[in-house]
Amino acid sequence: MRYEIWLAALTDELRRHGVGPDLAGHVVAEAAAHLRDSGEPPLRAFGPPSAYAAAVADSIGGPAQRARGVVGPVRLRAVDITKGYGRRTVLSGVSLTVHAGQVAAIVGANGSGKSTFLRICAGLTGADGGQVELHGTVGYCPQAGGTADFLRADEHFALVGAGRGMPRGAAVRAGGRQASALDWTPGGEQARQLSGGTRQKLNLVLAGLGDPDILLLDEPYQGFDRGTYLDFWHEVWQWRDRGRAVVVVTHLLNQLDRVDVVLDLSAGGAGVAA
Ligand SMILES: Nc1ncnc2c1ncn2[C@@H]1O[C@H](COP(=O)(O)OP(=O)(O)OP(=O)(O)O)[C@@H](O)[C@H]1O
Repeated sequence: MRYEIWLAALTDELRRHGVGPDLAGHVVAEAAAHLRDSGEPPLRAFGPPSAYAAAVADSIGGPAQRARGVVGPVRLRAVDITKGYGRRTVLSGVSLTVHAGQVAAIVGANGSGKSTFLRICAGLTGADGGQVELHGTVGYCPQAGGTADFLRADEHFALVGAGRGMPRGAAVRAGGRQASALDWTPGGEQARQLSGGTRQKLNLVLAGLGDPDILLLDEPYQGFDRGTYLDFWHEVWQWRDRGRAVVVVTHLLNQLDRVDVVLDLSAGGAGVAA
């Protein structure tokens, strides 16, 4: 691989891993100097750009640790939530508090009630007991569904944007910008013609439209390829750094050291700090 191409790929991967522009510029300049001086091929000197960027991100503790501690007012407070279906108790006294500028992860085994809890927080499912307070506007991304088969992406942006008080043009432009952050350029297809992963990108863009204060995301990355998965977490860190409160339901434990609060529903769940 020619080293200019490798360096351009490294720049892109560092951004995806949430490494800030100053540090990324420094890392790329150092790598370029080494490659020039040594004449080594970049793959032999540093390995693939994605792996080197991951190592750099890990060595600085990742974006979460950088911003941790900068929190604002409470955006979501769920207290002592209980919920059952028939005779089965799904949630029993579950509590979670998320502040502006925090990311919370909801984890737990299949069927432990993660989606149910998030839907209760979003006001889509009623709880049997307990209270939910939301302080701010809310964007919700479901695990599946959520899009209208016969509408194009821009029509979704206009429709959901209208519900959030956005003029049509502004909503379509904002949707396009958010889509490109997920490496997607919406075309003229109807939602039913999109792949599963692309439909989830549409759902995620709709959740973020109008820049809500609180983002409730139910495993939105299902079907994402690895690059888009990293782009997703990059978006999450950006929302957090802009003072949004983000709640992500996840099965994947490899990001947990980078979130501020973990609610483990396998353990009964009280929203403990990570
Ligand atoms: N509308 C419903 N009617 C009856 N039972 C339901 C309903 N919604 C969820 N359940 C049951 O509640 C339990 C919790 O479901 P939920 O989808 O919240 O779990 P989850 O932790 O999100 O699971 P997964 O990891 O598989 O997505 C499951 O046993 C499910 O079958």
